[in-house]
Amino acid sequence: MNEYIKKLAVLSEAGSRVIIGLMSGTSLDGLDVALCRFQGSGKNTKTQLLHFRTISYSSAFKQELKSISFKASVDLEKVTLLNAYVGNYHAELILQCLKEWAYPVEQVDLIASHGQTIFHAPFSKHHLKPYSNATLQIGDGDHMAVKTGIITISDFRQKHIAAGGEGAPLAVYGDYLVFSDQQENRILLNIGGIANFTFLPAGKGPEQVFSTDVGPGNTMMDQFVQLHYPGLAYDENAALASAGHVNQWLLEVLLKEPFFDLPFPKTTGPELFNMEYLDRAISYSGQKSISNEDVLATLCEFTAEGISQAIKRTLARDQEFVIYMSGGGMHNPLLVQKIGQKLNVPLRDTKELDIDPDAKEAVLFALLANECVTGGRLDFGNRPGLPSVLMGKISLPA
Ligand SMILES: Nc1ncnc2c1ncn2[C@@H]1O[C@H](COP(=O)(O)OP(=O)(O)OP(=O)(O)O)[C@@H](O)[C@H]1O
Ligand SMILES: CC(=O)N[C@H]1[C@@H]2OC[C@@H](O2)[C@@H](O)[C@@H]1O[C@H](C)C(=O)O
Repeated sequence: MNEYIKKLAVLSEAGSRVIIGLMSGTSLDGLDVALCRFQGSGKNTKTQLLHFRTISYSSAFKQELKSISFKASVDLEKVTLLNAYVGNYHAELILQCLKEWAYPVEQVDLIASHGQTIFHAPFSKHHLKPYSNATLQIGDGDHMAVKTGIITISDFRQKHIAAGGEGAPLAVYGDYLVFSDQQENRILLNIGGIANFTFLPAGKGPEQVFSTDVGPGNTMMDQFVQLHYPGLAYDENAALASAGHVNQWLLEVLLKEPFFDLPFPKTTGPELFNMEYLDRAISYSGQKSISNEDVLATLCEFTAEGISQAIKRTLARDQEFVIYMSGGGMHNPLLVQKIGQKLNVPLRDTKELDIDPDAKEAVLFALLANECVTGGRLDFGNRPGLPSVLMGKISLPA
């Protein structure tokens, strides 16, 4: 028997597993590396975050990724080269982290790698028959397994699509295990490039929970800052947006996108919410001489409105709930203030539930790998977009 198949079999029944979760999102800003220990599986999972680090990408590397991301036409040679390169590079970053943490490589059981999304194509966006939902993450798992000697589970989104989902968001598959509660209705709001949330009504089983993308998180604001303020990656502490005023005409046009009316669960990405989208909205609204600060203030309002409307739509009238945030957008004070005002609730973050909010998505992929090897399938019921599947492809080091 292949020694690694044997190892997997033993691992699946072991008392605990050490798994490195990796996430690098649509902001293309860096790689989140979370070293986790899991005991059990399914609702009996105990999750412990041992170490966490975000490693920023160099601006040259960001540019390379940007050149092949979220556009219908890109350099296919570059895509091919980067698929192998990203796998190798992420493996190097793992080895670097383990060295820093003085954690022996041999004691890591699995790598759970999200990869880098370069295009996300739900049918609701492309409408191209006979094609269905599709998504593409690069950073091949075989390269990671061979370079690190660690069994690697990757490419989680394909199984979700194969079984009827849109490939995202996958958050509910982890959030339900870690964060659901008997007493409290919880919304787990992640504000990354794209914002999504998981709805966990108190005391309800998997057939009552879901997660959905809601629209832009930081992506529109980030793209605008990168285009108009060379050298800046984002509007730090919303300094620029705070100096501007919301333009109601532009806001109205921005909110007219049909994506906002689609039923949950749904997904989107920078393929839709990008600078062409903004340019079109500016043009339709007739606000061509709007200042950069006013555009940013309006984009911040637009983002907060998209998130708040989606959450309001989910909850029954007067239903009490608590929001726990994660993702880089929770560090944007203006955005958070606007969401809090619109929903009239205090915003907490997942630290209060013992998970570092910046690490949450990397921990999610480690959890998915734990489920993949232990076989702890959840039954989400017969609901469109939420297949009851275990996800991930297994790459062996030899
Ligand atoms: N101090 C801050 N002020 C304003 N914005 C901030 C601050 N810190 C982080 N951000 C925002 O968070 C972004 C990074 O978010 P994050 O790393 O969660 O994105 P991501 O991993 O690409 O997300 P996803 O995978 O969910 O798309 C930054 O680009 C910026 O917009
Ligand atoms: C295709 C893709 O990479 N989607 C990401 C992205 O980042 C946020 C949002 O858009 C979400 O749908 C998803 O990631 C999280 C981790 C998810 O699947 O739950």
